[in-house]
Amino acid sequence: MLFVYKQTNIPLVAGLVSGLSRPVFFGQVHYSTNLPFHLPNIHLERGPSRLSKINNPCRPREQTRAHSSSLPLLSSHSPSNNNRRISPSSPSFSTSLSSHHHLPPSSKITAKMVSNGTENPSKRHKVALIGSGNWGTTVGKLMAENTSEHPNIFEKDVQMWVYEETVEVDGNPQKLTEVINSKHENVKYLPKIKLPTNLIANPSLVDTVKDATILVFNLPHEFIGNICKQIKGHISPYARGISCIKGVTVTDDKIELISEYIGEHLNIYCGALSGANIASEIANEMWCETTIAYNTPPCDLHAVNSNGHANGNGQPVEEHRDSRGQIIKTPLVPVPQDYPELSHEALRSLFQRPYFTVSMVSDVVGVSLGGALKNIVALACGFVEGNGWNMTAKTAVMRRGMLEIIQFAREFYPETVQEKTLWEESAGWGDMIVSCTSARNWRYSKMAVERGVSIQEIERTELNGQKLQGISTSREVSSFLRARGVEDKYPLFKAVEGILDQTIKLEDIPHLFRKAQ
Ligand SMILES: NC(=O)c1ccc[n+]([C@@H]2O[C@H](COP(=O)([O-])OP(=O)(O)OC[C@H]3O[C@@H](n4cnc5c(N)ncnc54)[C@H](O)[C@@H]3O)[C@@H](O)[C@H]2O)c1
Ligand SMILES: O=P(O)(O)OC[C@H](O)CO
Repeated sequence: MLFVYKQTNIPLVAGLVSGLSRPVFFGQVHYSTNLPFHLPNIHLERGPSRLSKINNPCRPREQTRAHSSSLPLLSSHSPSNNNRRISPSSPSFSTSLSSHHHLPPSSKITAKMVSNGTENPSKRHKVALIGSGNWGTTVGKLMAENTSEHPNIFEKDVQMWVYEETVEVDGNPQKLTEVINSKHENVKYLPKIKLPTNLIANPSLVDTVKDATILVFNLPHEFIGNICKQIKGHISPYARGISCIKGVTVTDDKIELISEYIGEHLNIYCGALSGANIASEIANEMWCETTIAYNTPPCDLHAVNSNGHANGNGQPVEEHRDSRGQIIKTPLVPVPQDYPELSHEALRSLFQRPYFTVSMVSDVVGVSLGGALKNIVALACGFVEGNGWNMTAKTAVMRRGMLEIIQFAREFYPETVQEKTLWEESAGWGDMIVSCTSARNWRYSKMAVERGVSIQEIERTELNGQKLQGISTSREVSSFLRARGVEDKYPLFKAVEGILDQTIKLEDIPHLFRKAQ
């Protein structure tokens, strides 16, 4: 059954949405308004799942290793607690609205508690962060602030794995981990930002991830293979992941989203966080938005699902699929029910800050590809601007770049990608704009052209250990496209690789674009 409320004047709903300034999606409720004083269109779905029932993809933890990431079959931007349908009469309806929008304390609206098993869990999620660069440390800061504020969901301490190195402090060589833990500052990768004392630098990868139920991956993508090898067998079997990494992995002509790569190699489920996010701005608590794509595995839901079967206890649940739309065959190990449910709400409470607005979606492909491929476009914008061309040329590059990202997603992930993610979310056009106007790939590729040196040289001399993800992503994506004989369909991606290799001249870009019309 489909409920559609158009421009409803139900006071409850009006009150709840009056603070919204952008479209948000949650549950099966879609607010299509972006006007603070207008009422939303609300679409509520109910009734049998569009997914058929299969054997429970989650097995008790002692039975098996878990497997892989997944992607949605449900509507785009499906939901917090994405397999759950809610109706206006459902006890969860009012709570869902309020919990997603952090109603101010003055709100007169009272919401009923949802009976989802999270009210009195006996355990707390332990969060581990793998990576401590510019963005890694920033995300560590905001997560540690949140674990302190949500003691009902998370253990307070956040372990942060640091790739140990020696830094000079007050003229003395010291270990970076020791400096972070004594000064509460990452003097190398995020200087002058005070870090919470419950963000703990740890030089041991295995010790960092020990017993963690939430693993947050945040380091340059070229290191993820080695990281997965090192922690495999040392993580909790029911750990869940979030990848903040912008990149893809390409091996033997196969391309994989980083979240999928992590999922497959560690046999866990992993979602993705990406958006128009400049670490130094967020670390200074300047407001911005981000997008998190996460498909709560059905076996992790505590509540009774729409089919009337309890999840996570061995009864049938809806299937879980990967980014190619394939049913995941190797079962996941469910997160035990004595932990708070890892719903969209719980994840939002780990990442959202007053200065960091989180939009939860289910499109892992759109979020991941938007974040990875825009780095190639940002390099192109830097090249163009360094060459003396201006905003109009950059706009042409951005437009072409977005077309190629969409084309790439359609060509290689047609089963599950939701193109609206790229149009509407921070992880799409938002990230494209910020990356091509103020982020590192743009800034330093511009500098390389202006100085007449290679971008690798600039990375070595100017970035103090930080990495430009666009360089390797360009090579990886080009090699993947070439292996399939389709590189000419992607003239911008091809041009960037050619400029990096000095086989294509910058001035050829307009001609290459014209050929592709
Ligand atoms: N910096 C930003 O503003 C920003 C914003 C959003 C997303 N991102 C993405 O986040 C990811 C991480 O970026 P970042 O800015 O935190 O990193 P960064 O560019 O600061 O990279 C340096 C990090 O790599 C680590 N490192 C160096 N050698 C290593 C090795 N052999 N093994 C493991 N680690 C090693 C360093 O210790 C350091 O932590 C990237 O994919 C990036 O695209 C960055
Ligand atoms: O500084 P960059 O170029 O790595 O980009 C940072 C972020 O991805 C921008 O959203």
